[in-house]
Amino acid sequence: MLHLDGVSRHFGGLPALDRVSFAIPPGQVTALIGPNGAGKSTLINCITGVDTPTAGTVVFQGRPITGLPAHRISRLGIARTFQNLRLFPRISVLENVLCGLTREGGQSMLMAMLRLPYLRHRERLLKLRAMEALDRFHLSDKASWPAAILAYGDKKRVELARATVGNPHLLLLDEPVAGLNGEETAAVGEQLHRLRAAGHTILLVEHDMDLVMRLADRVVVLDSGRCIAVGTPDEVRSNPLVLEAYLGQMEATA
Ligand SMILES: Nc1ncnc2c1ncn2[C@@H]1O[C@H](COP(=O)(O)OP(=O)(O)OP(=O)(O)O)[C@@H](O)[C@H]1O
Repeated sequence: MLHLDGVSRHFGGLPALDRVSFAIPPGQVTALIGPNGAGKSTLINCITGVDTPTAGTVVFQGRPITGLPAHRISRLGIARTFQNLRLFPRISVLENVLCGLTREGGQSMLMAMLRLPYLRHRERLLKLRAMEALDRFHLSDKASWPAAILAYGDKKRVELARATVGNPHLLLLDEPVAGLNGEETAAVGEQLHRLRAAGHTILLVEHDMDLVMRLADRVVVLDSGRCIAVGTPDEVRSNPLVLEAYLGQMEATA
């Protein structure tokens, strides 16, 4: 599905990513873990076109996408959530989710102004799909609320609804349960299990190890921008390099 080959990203000479290579197979959950500052968000940004690698290539479904702008990469069917929420605060929850369908709503300004009957029909269908996505995340009763007034946990779920509504080929989730309480984490975890069962291809960046170990088919570990391990959750859990990387972080913060 997605291949990274020698991807590097330097900031002012310092490597946030250092020749990272791994593949994301279709229909699986690949978790990307690592201590704070390991380069996980930078890697997601380099895949989605928010940032550009200094070196290396990103190939999606056989097509090089390195350096393409974010909107073109999104149109190819790669969707993401953001670690720091990126909802439009003043528009409704439903409209926020509709933004996840822009790749299918393509229409010229003139056609939109004419509001041809078939466009109205299409708009109704898109709204229906957005409502279904909200329903999956138990948010349909808040569809007309402005996004700004939602509780944090609800905002996280709106991001997930927006990222999944277009049935992307690849879904990148940047810390989907960060900041959620136990009950909310369990609810989102359950949703992610359902997405996995439905055959979605997911790259999951997450610090919640319980969630990662239960959900992931494979785990990729980054440390200081380098890929130090790839394997099943059990293999990674007992890998001395991984234990050392996390121990190093604990010592640094002690
Ligand atoms: N725009 C930037 N300019 C300079 N340095 C940056 C920039 N973005 C990231 N970095 C640095 O790159 C390194 C990797 O950061 P990144 O946010 O990708 O790590 P992370 O693994 O996602 O961390 P966390 O788990 O804390 O979110 C860090 O040292 C960070 O300070």
